Amino acid sequence: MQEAPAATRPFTVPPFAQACLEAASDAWGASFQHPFVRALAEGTLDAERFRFYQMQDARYLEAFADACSLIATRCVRPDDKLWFIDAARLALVVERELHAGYGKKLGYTLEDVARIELTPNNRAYQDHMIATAVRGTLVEAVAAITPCPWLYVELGQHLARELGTIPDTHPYADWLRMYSNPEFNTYMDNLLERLERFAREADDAARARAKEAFRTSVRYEWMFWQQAWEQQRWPV
Ligand SMILES: Cc1ncc(CO)c(N)n1
Repeated sequence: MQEAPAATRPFTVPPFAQACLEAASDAWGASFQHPFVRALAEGTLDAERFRFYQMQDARYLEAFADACSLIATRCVRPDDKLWFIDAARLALVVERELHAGYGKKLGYTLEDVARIELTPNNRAYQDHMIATAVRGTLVEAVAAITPCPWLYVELGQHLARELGTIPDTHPYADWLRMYSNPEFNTYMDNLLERLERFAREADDAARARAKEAFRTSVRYEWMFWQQAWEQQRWPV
């Protein structure tokens, strides 16, 4: 399975994050190979699938922001609360920025996004993050939201390396540029430092559950590409 070698990561991966990644390595590598991701990078992805993805993703990011907000209430240190409040805010702001652009190009509005039905995979991923934020220990809650930014940042940087420069004519240039933006490296340092600290404060059982929650989210990340690729519908 293809995975960006650790040496090329421009942010620090502390031991617990490394253990999470190793526990999820097959599912992690699979996202890099998904036909949706390959077509997105090559610029051959059809607009209908991308539109489907973007609309589902806007709703996903609302749940990600909710999970971060819930995590903020569970942190003890004000600095940690602030960081997760900022992460929630960033998810909502980023969503609006990308959507202002792609909504205009692909012909959908924020009202359209609010009206779509969530796919089974999207709903399941959202419910996993929210349930873990509410019922899990703090390290578990953070582990469940970590693959979301981490996988996209690695994917963005990996694709940017592969493509060299991203030409303005690339249909998904904005998407590729956003996730390969080096500003995310600081974000990752901050997130993984917190994951590490919360892991150190937890017991073995909580750490094991956190690794499992991380792995589940990595699997759902692959399933998120898949639901967009097949334009998933409820079977009944
Ligand atoms: C499903 C999903 N995972 C991760 C990200 C990165 O923010 C995103 N936008 N959507």
